[in-house]
Amino acid sequence: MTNKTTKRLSGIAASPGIAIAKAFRLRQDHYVPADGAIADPVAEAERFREAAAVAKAELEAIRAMTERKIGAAKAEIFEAHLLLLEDPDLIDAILEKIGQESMNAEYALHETAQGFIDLLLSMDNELLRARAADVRDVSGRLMSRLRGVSYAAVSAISEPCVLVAEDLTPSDTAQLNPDYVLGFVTEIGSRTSHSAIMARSLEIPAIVGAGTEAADIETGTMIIMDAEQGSVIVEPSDEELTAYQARKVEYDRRKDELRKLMDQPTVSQDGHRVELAANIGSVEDLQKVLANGAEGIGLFRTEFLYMGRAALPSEEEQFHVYKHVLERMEGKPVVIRTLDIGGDKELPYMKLPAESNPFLGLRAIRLCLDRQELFRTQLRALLRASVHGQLKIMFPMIAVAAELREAKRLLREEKEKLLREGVPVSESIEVGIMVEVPAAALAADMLAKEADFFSIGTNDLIQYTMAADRMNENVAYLYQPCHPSILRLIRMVIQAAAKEGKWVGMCGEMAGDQTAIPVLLGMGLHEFSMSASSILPARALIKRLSQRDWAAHTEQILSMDSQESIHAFVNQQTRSDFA
Ligand SMILES: C=C(OP(=O)(O)O)C(=O)O
Ligand SMILES: [Mg+2]
Repeated sequence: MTNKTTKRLSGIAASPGIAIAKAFRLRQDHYVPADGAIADPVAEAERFREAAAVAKAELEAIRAMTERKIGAAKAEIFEAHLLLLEDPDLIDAILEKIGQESMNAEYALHETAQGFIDLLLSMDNELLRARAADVRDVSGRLMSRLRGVSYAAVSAISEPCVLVAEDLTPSDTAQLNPDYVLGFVTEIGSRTSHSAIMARSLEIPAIVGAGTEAADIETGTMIIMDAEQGSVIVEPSDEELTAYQARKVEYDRRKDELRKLMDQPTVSQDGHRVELAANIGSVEDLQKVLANGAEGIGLFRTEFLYMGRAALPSEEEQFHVYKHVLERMEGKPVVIRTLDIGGDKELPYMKLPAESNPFLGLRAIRLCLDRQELFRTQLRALLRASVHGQLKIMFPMIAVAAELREAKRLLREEKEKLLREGVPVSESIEVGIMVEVPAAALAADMLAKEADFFSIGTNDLIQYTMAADRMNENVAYLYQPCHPSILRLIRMVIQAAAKEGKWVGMCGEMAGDQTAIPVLLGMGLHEFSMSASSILPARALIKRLSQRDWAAHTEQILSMDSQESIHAFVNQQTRSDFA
């Protein structure tokens, strides 16, 4: 029976897991200082500088701690905070208000920081809007130093709890002690906010964006947070508590089981080996890739290097990023995809002409072959990095062989130039293509003669085959990875590659889909590339499957007339296999 006071909230499941504990309510300070004039602006400016120096020392300590706890990549956020503390637009503006307007330091800080925050929040760019949280964090820290009060209290938590807050700043999150903070719930935030990203690195369950109702949760209130579903149960009934305790035991047991598979190869029950790789969008993702036992990177979406900034990244900058990824992967295969811009991914600073149908327009390889200098810069950076690991270069959106030939010609030219300049380049770089345009799948036999490998991009292949925009909810019913039309294309691609002795991977979302994996394994897919968190569950599944049996099911599956029948078949078959 449900307790009368039980309340249920829902939010965004930002980091998976289940936590059951009493709440600890973090009351954040929304201190607004008064606009009082001061008599001695010089002494006031000095007081501000001292507060900034203490804040700097605190941030340096937090950066070092974060580096130890979750790695250098995550600690970079505090580098950004330290830079803010030295940013003349912020600091000089505050000192000017103190010096010229005799404004007290607290009010000068409040006024200037708020102006910054409002400006960032008004930007039509998610990354810039997210920077507002950094300014809020740094100015909050400075304000506490000026007032001589402690800045947030998360590091002082010393009993197991679920932390409840309006929002958590990156520095709050970095200071959480996972021994005590079993999970956190915030009123605002998104899956991509820094606190959500850090929660995933720390493996703390997190639910963000739970709404203002979470503000009523007081310290000491019993909470169940189910960060699988994104639900929070406040004051659960005894029955719910018992049920969730059992679920948590099962969840933890499964997590431990999966962890044991970390360093194991991916081998089916009948001894067939495949590779499970990870998709990444930046170096930030590497920590998770390594923590989840990836056997390589199957897709590095390099376009994110070009986005959220004011100008193109230089060859040097790109070289360092690619080199870093190759080195961190320590000789494991790393497939880096050349720029895939266009469609839904825009680069405002490139001022590309508006198109009436961008997904069918000058996108990806088409744009790169049109803007050859842009492409050549990336190819040079890749070639230079190639000696630092096992690089494979992949071209996106290839529709016809002529595009692949032209891209390979440019790559060859840049390689020859580099060698003439005495720059070393690896001699064993494989050059492959994404198969994501139906024309490429249908002519895979021809392309297989000229590409070293294929990686099937089902996200686009499905949208182009079904003529259904991958982002349009109204046609989402057509977005069917296991529809026979898609499976037939996939099989054609695998068979065509096999005839030429080439390997085939898949880097669309379908590769990590538990219902699709048995079918793909049976068809002979060699590499499955997915988000890092899907790797261990996929490895666990494949270890229980017989590749031979699923290969024998392929014809029957391909003769079925709907995704529903194929799903039903796979579910029933795996249930009986595992019984
Ligand atoms: C992996 C793919 O590329 P993206 O999602 O980046 O378009 C795909 O299309 O399946
Ligand atoms: Mg794609």
